[in-house]
Amino acid sequence: MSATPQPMAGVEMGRASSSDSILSAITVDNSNAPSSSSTPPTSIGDSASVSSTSPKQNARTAPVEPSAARSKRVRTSVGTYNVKVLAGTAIHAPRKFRKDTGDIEARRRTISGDTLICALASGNSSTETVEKDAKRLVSDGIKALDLQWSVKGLPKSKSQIGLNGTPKKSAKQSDLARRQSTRSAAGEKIESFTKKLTVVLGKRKGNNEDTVAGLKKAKRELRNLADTPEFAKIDTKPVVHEVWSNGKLVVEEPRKKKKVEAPLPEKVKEAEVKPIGKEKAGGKKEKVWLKKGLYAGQKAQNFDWYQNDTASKQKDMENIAPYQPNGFMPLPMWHGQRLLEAGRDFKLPFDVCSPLPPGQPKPDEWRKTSSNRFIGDASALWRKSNLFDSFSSKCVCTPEGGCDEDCQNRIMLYECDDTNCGAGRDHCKNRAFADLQDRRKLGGKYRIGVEVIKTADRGYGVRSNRCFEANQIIVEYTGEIITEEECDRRMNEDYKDNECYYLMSFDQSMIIDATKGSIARFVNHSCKPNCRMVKWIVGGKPRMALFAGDNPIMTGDELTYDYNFDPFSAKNVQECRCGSANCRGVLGPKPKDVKPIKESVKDVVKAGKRKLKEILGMDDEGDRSPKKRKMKEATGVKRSASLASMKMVTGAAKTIKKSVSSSLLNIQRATSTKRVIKKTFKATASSSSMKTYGQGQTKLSSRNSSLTIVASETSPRSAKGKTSSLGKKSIRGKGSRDASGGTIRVVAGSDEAEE
Ligand SMILES: C[S@@+](CC[C@H](N)C(=O)[O-])C[C@H]1O[C@@H](n2cnc3c(N)ncnc32)[C@H](O)[C@@H]1O
Repeated sequence: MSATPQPMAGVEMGRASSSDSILSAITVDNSNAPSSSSTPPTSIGDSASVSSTSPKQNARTAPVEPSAARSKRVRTSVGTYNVKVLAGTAIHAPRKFRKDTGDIEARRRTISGDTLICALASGNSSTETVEKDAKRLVSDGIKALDLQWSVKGLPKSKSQIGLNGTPKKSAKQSDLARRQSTRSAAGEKIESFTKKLTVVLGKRKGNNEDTVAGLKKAKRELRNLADTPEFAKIDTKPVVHEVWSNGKLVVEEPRKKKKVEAPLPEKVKEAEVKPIGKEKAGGKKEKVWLKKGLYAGQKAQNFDWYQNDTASKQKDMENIAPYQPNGFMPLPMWHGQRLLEAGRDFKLPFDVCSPLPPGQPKPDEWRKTSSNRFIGDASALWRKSNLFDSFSSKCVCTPEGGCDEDCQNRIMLYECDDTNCGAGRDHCKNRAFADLQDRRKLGGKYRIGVEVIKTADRGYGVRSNRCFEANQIIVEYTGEIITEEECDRRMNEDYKDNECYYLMSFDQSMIIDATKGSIARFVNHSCKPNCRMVKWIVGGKPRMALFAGDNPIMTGDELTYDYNFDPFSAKNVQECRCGSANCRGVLGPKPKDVKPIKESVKDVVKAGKRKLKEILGMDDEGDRSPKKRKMKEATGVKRSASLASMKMVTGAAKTIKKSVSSSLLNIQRATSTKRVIKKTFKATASSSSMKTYGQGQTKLSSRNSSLTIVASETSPRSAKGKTSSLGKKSIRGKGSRDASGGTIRVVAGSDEAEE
């Protein structure tokens, strides 16, 4: 028989300190049938009332002799939940159920809500019974309220304490203990039941462990209650704030709870927290989106154009915003960002300007000059020129007209200036050389517009790196202006070892030597040229420049003009590699232009017959070599040009000069006839020819460019590789070198009519 620590009837709190095991340690006194130890009272007073003493109870709890039969009646039933007690209606139950019939005092206490202490204090019932009931009820209350109390800790009754302060041992204590021990089997069943209940309730996790622990021991009704907000002490009613304002009671709107924002992704946090912008003076951080808002929400870190950026800049860009790509229709704004961030200098489209990249093969360095320089007697010779002295053109153009194609200066290939222009600087359009000078002053390869290129089979050449309008001046052919004598000297002395000569007949029996000159010396010949080499009188001095042809020139086009040279001998003819469809095959005269010239001057040129045959590639036997050429008679302007060319070749300069002179006079006298004059003049002016540079050559009357073969030199490109049959001694002297297999070098030349 186990000893019970408290000799109280029906209740023993073996492990009251542990809330989890309160019920498991309870043994129920089933002698009190109507009540149950597990019935939760609403209060201690109510419990007292429910379990108030009654005659039956008193009789039952009165000390009686224990009988063997009764002691063997072990109640196995478990105390059930008393709904009536829970609802507080137990006192209205029929008397037979209340067991307190006639107990007015108990009823009064119940109604008045008397306390257990009062009941204990009253002496209406036996002390033992009262104490026993009180203990039991208190224990029930503790259990129901799930308090961490122990019945042992409660103050003991007077009867128990005794007047002398020593615990008063009940007479029936040993008997009760024995009876309780006999009921231990029922207690164990209860314990197992509560354990099951604990297991079931244990599955319901709650925030409050104590609550859960308490619920484990609660019964179903109580567990249902536990689900209610009231049990959880959750106030669902909004808190109404009433305040007095100006003497009125004002009900404030219930304050809204602050929204708990969802945790942001790490990248967003970084982007917002990390200050990208500079900190302002006041300590405030600059808003990120002020700077970066344009690209907010877009991926920025995977673009190639950030690869070359610094690491800090890349990181800065990554922090713009988290990656939220719009895969369906990505925004086109990244192009703008690329321009902003990666950036590049403004570039014109290719067909506007396209200079060659650096690293191009360059010709040997040469001394460049941007303007002509008279050498030796050349200047004096020029001043002696009749044309220079006698002719001073002055156009009669108006500002409205602006020196267009009808300007007499233009027709005469005189450039307007402040002394000879009627239209004025602002309106004059006949100042090509002045425009070119302005362009050069501004500088830049786009404005200059030409650059040297290495051709496949023609040496160096010149190409444009910008566009040019039709007839627009491109580049001036400049060099040293020398006399024929000086040219001979240079050929024999200075350039005797050179392979290439840049000599061009220029004016007044003078020659431009572009060995020291401009880039124009590299311009190659073409049978279908896109440019012209034209001599103009600018400020009273002859100047030569390359002009665009009748069609505009596009960027990247190689610039060419027709040398139209007169080799005077087939031996000097050089193979042409211009590649045009109408290529004549040789750097020689235009075959179709030669025939009419031959016819027109046959009686004038007697000594030149043999040379003409050579030009045509015919030997004395009448064979044509090296190429069979078809001669066609030229008509119209071409015929005039051919005539002029032939005249240049044959030395019939005087006739041409007369023609030009008369034209000039006509222009000066009457502008009404300038159309006809222009036609005539243009025919002569646009003509060009090639001639052998020699002592006995005829001086030409027009200012048009011609190419003069001045030397043969060793070159793998030589078509003939033979000595030129130049009339001049110095050139003949070079013949010995030419014999070694040189090539014919061509020098552009221009002749002024002068006998
Ligand atoms: C005034 S230079 C021109 C620049 C030259 N290409 C150079 O590299 O210095 C004239 C020479 O260029 C070559 N040339 C020019 N045009 C040519 C063409 N269409 N075919 C063959 N050779 C040409 C000839 O050798 C000619 O004697």
